[in-house]
Amino acid sequence: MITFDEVTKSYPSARGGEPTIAVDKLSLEAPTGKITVLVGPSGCGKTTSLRMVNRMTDPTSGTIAIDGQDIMSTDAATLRRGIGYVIQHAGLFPHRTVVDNVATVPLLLGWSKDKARSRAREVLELVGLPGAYADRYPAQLSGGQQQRVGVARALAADPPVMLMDEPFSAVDPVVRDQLQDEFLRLQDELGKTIVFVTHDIDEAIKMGDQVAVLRVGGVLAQVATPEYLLAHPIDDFVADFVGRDRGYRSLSFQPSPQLPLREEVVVPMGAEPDAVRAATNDPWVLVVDDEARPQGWVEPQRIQAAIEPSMLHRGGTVARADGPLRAMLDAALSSPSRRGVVVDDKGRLLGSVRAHEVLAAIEATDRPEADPDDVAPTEDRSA
Ligand SMILES: Nc1ncnc2c1ncn2[C@@H]1O[C@H](COP(=O)(O)OP(=O)(O)OP(=O)(O)O)[C@@H](O)[C@H]1O
Repeated sequence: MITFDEVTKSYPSARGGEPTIAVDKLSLEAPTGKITVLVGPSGCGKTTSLRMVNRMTDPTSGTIAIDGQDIMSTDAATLRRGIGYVIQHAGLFPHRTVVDNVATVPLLLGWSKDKARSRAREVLELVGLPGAYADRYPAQLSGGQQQRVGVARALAADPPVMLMDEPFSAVDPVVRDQLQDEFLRLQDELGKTIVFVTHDIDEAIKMGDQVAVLRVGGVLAQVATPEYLLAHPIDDFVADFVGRDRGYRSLSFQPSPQLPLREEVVVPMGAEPDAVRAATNDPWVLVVDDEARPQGWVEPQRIQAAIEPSMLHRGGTVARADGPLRAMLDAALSSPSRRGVVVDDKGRLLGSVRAHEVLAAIEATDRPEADPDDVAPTEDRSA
């Protein structure tokens, strides 16, 4: 666990004016094996808070401890070797190969070159960069690949603690999404204690086991689980920051328990028009393959020949029965029949839902204070 206790950082003014308070009496616990995200507008002290953990900068007052030990009791270089650090644009050494970049900390720790390089190849594999990339130079990689190398370098010596400063911000949204997913999968296995800085609330909500929202002036506004933050922003600043669409965002966390599914009339691929029209009076009918997996919709009154893939209206996402309510709502709203298709974990049809049914389920579950299963806040603090 990383503990910030009343940590303040102020920078003296260059011209003898008021000092800048970058971080103001920050008290926060980053639990072991979890991701704690620091989020907030530009200049709110996120990076400064992070850099105090590995002593890139020292607090003006207050203490930071890792597993109860004050970080000031360890010399800065030793402390840093035990903490993985990932920054935006990866910060790789341009004149070293990928494998040597990743081997940096193991070498500093005194490992032999062979052992350090073989470990480096192992972690590169772990972050999805197989052998062929190891001997390239950073400039020969895409932005997303460079970020993977950055993550691999931070993981190389297997530190229990990782600090990540906007690690995925410099890549396009699709690659970012992919890197986030892969990192979360990796973290499931590795269980590092992570402090993660971002200015992007969506990233914070996706990545964080807990999210700390900071306001300019370096004051902690609220720290809570993402679910709790979305449901109960402590004040207008946090509410504005997490966004007006927070109700919709919060659906990502709500599983769809016992949502009654309607039976959906289906026709097989290859069905003849008469058979399709005999099956239903509905303007839309769902077509399935021979394993009952939904393929798309057709309009019975319009088809002139046996159903083939080119006739299918494929609009509409399908939702997994064990997925979140947000996916159910998306499925209902995006379906041409307005019936959202719900499938099992093998993609086989279970039934359908309508948007109003999903909304009723939301109404029933979107009452965190009344719901005994609600995740309690980790902590609330007002400024
Ligand atoms: N070395 C420094 N000297 C003087 N002021 C500094 C220094 N480093 C940071 N600051 C100031 O401290 C405040 C917090 O900066 P910090 O970089 O921690 O914010 P941030 O939330 O990470 O911002 P961003 O999202 O823009 O990176 C800012 O007002 C910044 O100008």
